[in-house]
Amino acid sequence: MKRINACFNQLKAKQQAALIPFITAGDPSVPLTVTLMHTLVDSGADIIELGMPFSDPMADGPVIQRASERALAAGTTLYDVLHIVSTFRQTNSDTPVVLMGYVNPVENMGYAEFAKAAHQAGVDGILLVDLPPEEIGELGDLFRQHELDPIFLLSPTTTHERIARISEVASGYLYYVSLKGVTGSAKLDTHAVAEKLRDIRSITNLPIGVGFGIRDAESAAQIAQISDAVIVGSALLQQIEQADPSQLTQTVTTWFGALHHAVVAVANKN
Ligand SMILES: O=P(O)(O)OC[C@@H](O)[C@@H](O)c1c[nH]c2ccccc12
Repeated sequence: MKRINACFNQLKAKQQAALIPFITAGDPSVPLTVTLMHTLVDSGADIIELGMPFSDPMADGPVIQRASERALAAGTTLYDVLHIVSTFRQTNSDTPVVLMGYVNPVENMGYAEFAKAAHQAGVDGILLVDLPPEEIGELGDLFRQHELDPIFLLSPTTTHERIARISEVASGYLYYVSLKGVTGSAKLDTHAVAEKLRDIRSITNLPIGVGFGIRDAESAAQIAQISDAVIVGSALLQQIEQADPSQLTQTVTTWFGALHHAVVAVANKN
């Protein structure tokens, strides 16, 4: 079974939401990204979203933009991103890894080469922010051929008709963007999210992850109660950015561990 499906099946048996950290590959460095991935798994990450740094990340707020800039300044390429995943896979064969990013660098590498190399490295899913499902075309076939789940974004304004169309081409999970705007926003409205998720669930059986605006144990617990996965990006990157380099692992373990604890506590109450 594909890793993402296996992961959601296991968590479903425990009635527990997946906890998904987003980090940017190459920030603060290629080797430290591998270390961070293992640290996150050890502190409770169920799936890892790994950002492919890009110079013009239009969906991203300042925190993720800065992470992308640091990674690019350090010279991180798409080949490095794939190398990070294959290095991670040397000692972790279970935790799903989803690459997140923009079409341009992927197009530069070539779709066929990218799909093949991603699969070989041990990637499980791909989310390309600026690739609408209508335009996936040839890339969709390549993803299927190489067992890569195409993940797509849904937003508060996505219509029923479009949710249905996206569900047909997506696999793994759907990513519900909790609010209009860029990553790292602070205005999370759990009631509005819950209502929209009910709506989405009436259309598809795919697991639904929620991201944008989850920044602490409290908001993680709220979203864990109503979704299949809790996605945390900017708040985590802020911890990484501000950590004393010699304390990086400890800082992430403590901070992310608290979120994990909150998500598990909610599951045990069910
Ligand atoms: O940063 P936040 O508010 O915690 O949201 C997660 C988000 O950062 C991550 O999933 C992500 C990073 N870049 C993206 C681009 C589009 C959609 C989502 C993302």
